[in-house]
Amino acid sequence: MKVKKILSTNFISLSKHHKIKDVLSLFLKKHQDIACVVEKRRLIGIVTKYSLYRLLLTTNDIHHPVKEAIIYNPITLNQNDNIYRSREKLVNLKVAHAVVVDDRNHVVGIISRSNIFQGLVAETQHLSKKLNNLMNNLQTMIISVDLNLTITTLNHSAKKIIGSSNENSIGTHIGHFLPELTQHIVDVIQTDQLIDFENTVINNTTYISSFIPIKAWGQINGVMIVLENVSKYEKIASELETTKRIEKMLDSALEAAYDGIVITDPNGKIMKVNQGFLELLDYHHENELIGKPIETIAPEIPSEKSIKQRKQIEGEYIHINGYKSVVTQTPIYRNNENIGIIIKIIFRQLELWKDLFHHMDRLETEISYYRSKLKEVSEQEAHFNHIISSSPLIQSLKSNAHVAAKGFSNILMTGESGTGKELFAQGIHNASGRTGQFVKINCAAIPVDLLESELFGYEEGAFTGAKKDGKAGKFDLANEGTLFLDEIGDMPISLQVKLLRVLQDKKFERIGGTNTIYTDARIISATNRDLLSMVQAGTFRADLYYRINVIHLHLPPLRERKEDIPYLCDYFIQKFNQKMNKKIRGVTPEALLMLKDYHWPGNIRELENILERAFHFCNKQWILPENILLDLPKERKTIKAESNHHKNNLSNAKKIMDDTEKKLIIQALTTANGNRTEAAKLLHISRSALYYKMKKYHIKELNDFH
Ligand SMILES: Nc1ncnc2c1ncn2[C@@H]1O[C@H](COP(=O)(O)OP(=O)(O)OP(=O)(O)O)[C@@H](O)[C@H]1O
Repeated sequence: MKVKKILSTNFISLSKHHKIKDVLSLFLKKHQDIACVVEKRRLIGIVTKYSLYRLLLTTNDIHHPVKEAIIYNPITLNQNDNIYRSREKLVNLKVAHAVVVDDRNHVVGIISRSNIFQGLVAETQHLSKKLNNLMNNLQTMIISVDLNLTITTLNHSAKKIIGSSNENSIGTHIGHFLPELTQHIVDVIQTDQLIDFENTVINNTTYISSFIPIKAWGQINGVMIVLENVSKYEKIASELETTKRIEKMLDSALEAAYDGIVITDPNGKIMKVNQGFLELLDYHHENELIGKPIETIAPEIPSEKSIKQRKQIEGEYIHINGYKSVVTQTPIYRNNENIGIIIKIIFRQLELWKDLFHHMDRLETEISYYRSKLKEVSEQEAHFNHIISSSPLIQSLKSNAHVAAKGFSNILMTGESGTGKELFAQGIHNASGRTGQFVKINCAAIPVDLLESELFGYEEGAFTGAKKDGKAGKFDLANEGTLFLDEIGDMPISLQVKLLRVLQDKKFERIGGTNTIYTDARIISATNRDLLSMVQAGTFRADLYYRINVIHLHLPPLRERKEDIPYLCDYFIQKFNQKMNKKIRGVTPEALLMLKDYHWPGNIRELENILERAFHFCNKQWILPENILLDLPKERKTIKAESNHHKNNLSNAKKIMDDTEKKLIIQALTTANGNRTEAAKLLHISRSALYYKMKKYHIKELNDFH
């Protein structure tokens, strides 16, 4: 506090010509003991009551000027002096008053010791308030106790920790609120020494505590306890620790990167670099680069684009410090705000990468080749998967048919009746992608007279009995589709000529018509006859034969692919189950043996028929041999009887084999002490096979082997 704050401006100002009488009356009027003598507003001295009385005693004249009572060079204070120093000055000089002047020595007031005292009291109160405020706003908890451990003061934070208001806590023993502190306080009182603790736990919270002796006149009269909650610092410390760990990880990751990496701030100033980047630019330490603009360090990198336009720049091929490099620049964003740019530079063994990419390109080409092949196969599957077979021959026929389907050439299918020629023809049509219909005509089933009109159609009134509006022929109907000429070997020679013309010219006229009709029908012919012999015998036209036989697919008879029989049986059984709403599971092994033993003159059609018949007779879950009625010729029936005899023998053999197998299983289980995995290993069979066989032979393992 400064003197000007506490001075009294109610002072008496005189000139040296004033009379004793006037000054005395001024002293009385203003209740002052001192008057300032000024000249041109400057202080030249003072007149006190005592100096005035002394002059009066000597002069005895109240009209005498005060001049001789003036005390020159009085004690003065500057208005800007501090009150503490002013107090000291007055005390040291043993004066009760001082004149206060400004910097020009003009009098601005009078100050007395009591003024200073009041100022000091006000200052102390002010400081005390400030101190209280400070204490109460501190997060740190401060409690002071007297020597009886009674609380004398505490700040707001401390109130929170003890959970009590001022009124309740002051005057209460601290042990009532914080018993964990009492011993430490007693220790301080006894030792008169400050004690610090790093970890004081109060209500599960960790504090740093200090116990400070409070002294007055050199004697301890209390203890101040300072408690600092460090939980939040611990949290910050652990976050700091995590951040440091992440930073270390990032550093290691950057170092581990084989390429050069630079991270800049949004303005392109380098914040981080890795070893690779230092090596690329012949630097030794990242400190040489941190804070510097990337464009000055590596001007070859077109960083402008990424810095100014915030654009991701991928894989630019440039030379940096003589190295061929591929540079990628990626702006980094956090909360939509650009916080920097990562620049990645691939420069090591770029040639190796080139080879690798080349290799990958080649692999990709290969993959797309295989993919297209796979597509072909699956398409093929889709169009021909209704043709059931496990025979490799049929599989290769399917893939040939699939290839042929995509072309335009005429196809001849040969094979015995019922081998699936029509099935293949339909598959070829489906796979061909032709938009027209699949139209079938059986040349053997239609009377010769009608065949021509069936094939080519007729116009109104073409012949007696013709329909009124005429009729479209199969060639018409099959336009842009497929015409399946079944049993082509049975086509009369007269019609063969006409057919040949259509195949050559792709045009024809209806019977009784004059209009030429163009047709784009794909011809698939089929026969179970030997067309070549017929050509030689002159019953089939050679030119037609070669015209229809551009692609030849021959279907082998079922007896040459008996491995298909089980699959065909399953397929037909499924089909008939659905059709007849039955739940037949299959044919027994004996019945299958019988089917495999048969020579199948009617091929798959015959198998289908026989199974259909068996379905009617079968009232169990499995089709038995007795449900199957094969069309056996006499001599074959004899063979069959013999084979039945063999079969009886075989079934005896089977019983012997079953018994032996059962015994072996029991033996293995006994050896393995009932452990099935072990027993299966001993028998060299799978665990599931063992379970199956145990069930089959009714072996109750639980009782027998545990
Ligand atoms: N591989 C097969 N998978 C499933 N069913 C087949 C198979 N082969 C033939 N079939 C069936 O056998 C029957 C006869 O087949 P398809 O009519 O195709 O024979 P085909 O050789 O044209 O006979 P045909 O010369 O007597 O006209 C049809 O019901 C057919 O569905």
